[in-house]
Amino acid sequence: MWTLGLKKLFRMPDNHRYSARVTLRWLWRAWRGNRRQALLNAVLGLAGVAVSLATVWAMQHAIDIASGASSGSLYFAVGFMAVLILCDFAIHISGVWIKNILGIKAQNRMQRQMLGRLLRSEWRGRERYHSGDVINRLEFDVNTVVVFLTETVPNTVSVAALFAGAFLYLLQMDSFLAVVTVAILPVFIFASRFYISRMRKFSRRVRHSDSHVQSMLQETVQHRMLIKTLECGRLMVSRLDSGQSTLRNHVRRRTKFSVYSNLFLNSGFSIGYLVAFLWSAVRLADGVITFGAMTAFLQLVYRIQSPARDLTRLAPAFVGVFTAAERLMELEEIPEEEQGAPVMMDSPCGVRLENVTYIYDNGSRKVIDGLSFDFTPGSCTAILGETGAGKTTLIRLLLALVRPVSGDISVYDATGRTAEASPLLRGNFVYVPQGNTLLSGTIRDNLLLAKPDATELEMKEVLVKACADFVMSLPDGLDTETSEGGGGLSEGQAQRIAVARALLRGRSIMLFDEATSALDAETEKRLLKNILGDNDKTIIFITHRPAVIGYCDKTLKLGE
Ligand SMILES: Nc1ncnc2c1ncn2[C@@H]1O[C@H](COP(=O)(O)OP(=O)(O)OP(=O)(O)O)[C@@H](O)[C@H]1O
Repeated sequence: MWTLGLKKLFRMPDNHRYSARVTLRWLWRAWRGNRRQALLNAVLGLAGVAVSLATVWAMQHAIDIASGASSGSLYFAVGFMAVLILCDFAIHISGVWIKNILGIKAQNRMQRQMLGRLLRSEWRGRERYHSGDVINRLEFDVNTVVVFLTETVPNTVSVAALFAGAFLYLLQMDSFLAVVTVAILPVFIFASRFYISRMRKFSRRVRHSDSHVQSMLQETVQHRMLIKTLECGRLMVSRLDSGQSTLRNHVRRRTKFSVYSNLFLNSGFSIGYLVAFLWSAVRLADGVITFGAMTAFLQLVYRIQSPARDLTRLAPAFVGVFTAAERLMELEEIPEEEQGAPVMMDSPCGVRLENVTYIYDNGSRKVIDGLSFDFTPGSCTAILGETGAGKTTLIRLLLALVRPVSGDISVYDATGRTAEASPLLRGNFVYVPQGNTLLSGTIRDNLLLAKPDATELEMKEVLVKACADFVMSLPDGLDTETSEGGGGLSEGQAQRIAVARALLRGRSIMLFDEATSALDAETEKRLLKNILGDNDKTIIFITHRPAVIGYCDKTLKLGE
């Protein structure tokens, strides 16, 4: 029943991908991970409500004693008020602590979960979302969801409790006044459907343009050297300006709508307050109520109206969280890869392709068409082919990053064990992709990615084998810092460290995609000799270099 009400309230325009029920279920699951913080906030909020209502009573009591309307100790009454003020301080400080310390923890946790999910998802050949957009979602949408679950929801509970408490208190003092104070609410509830559906549209547009701006910023910073050499800095800045101007436009329209809605609502509340003031002033003048009661009236009217106003202020947060949740759900839409314990074959092992065909999701061309080939255990194969012939695609198939449309790929070892290529078999491979693939950090950090428990000696050995012993003569040796993309090293140096990293991982099947392209002939020769010295490895090179082909015992020519 209540979900039906919410569904109506949050009815989505046609362009929304998820129904309210699906989004609420997703938020409910996310809430379970943040329960502790949400409950603490709710308890604090309710304690705040109790203190607030007790303060109204204490003040009325103190004024009535001072004006002689009732008897008792004025000092005691004021002392009680002081205790309540101290309680209010304590609640406020605890709230700030929970918000900042537990808040960042909850946000970090959700970010970790989302990133882990992204890393476990299937690779679809082409990334569906720009990396800037993904980062924007992981940062801002995660924050919106966590703040909503841990702060907005508990706040709503305490604000609603304050509203109900103050309303009941006023109702038993003066029912007419209580009703006048909330007269605007039915209008508000009626208008809220229209408000929410409009705000959702604005909100989605703002978040979309914000992601677009972040993607542009990230790409420009990442490729600033290229931009400098193309001398297109001004063009990039003007493109950014155009993206930002769209964002500003959407923000302006959302703000205009929000300001007008608030104006409408606040006028209603203000009229309610004026009527309440006039009503209680007339009754005070007629001697029907005491001065203390009038003060209590006005305080209660304020305490009813301020939560009602807060609830309206929380409305954009409710709208915003739906947009944020949708954007995170989109990231989770990409199916997860097969999960489980890695399946390790005995070394050396081979890979057999039988009549394999592959077409990318978004294409119609058979990039690999009925290919059969056996990369036998301990062999060394050179994969050749013109550019675009499907060499990298074949590597992706071997690594089970993509699945064949038809045909079989299986990994087998000398004991006769065979298994269909899958993410669980990826542990039998080591892959050196094209280009510079070092991450920021030190050379040691990069090597440890392949084997976290590698010893200093093991690292030095693979560096020698990969002809990267120049590392030892650098002033900081293994602790030399590399910036993003191996900055600070030459292409050839970075390439050799990447090969060393692959050797350190030491798996049965080694895939090298143009991994020696930046090396001089002499270094390449030494490197190949070292790599091929290992007889229990199955080696696959993608290459155009005659030297490499000369060292291989088989060739596979694609695109013929
Ligand atoms: N992610 C993708 N989505 C759709 N098509 C793709 C994708 N990656 C590659 N292709 C297409 O598949 C074909 C083979 O690409 P692939 O990268 O495997 O070629 P390649 O032989 O490695 O080329 P090169 O020698 O230039 O690196 C190309 O026509 C390319 O346009």
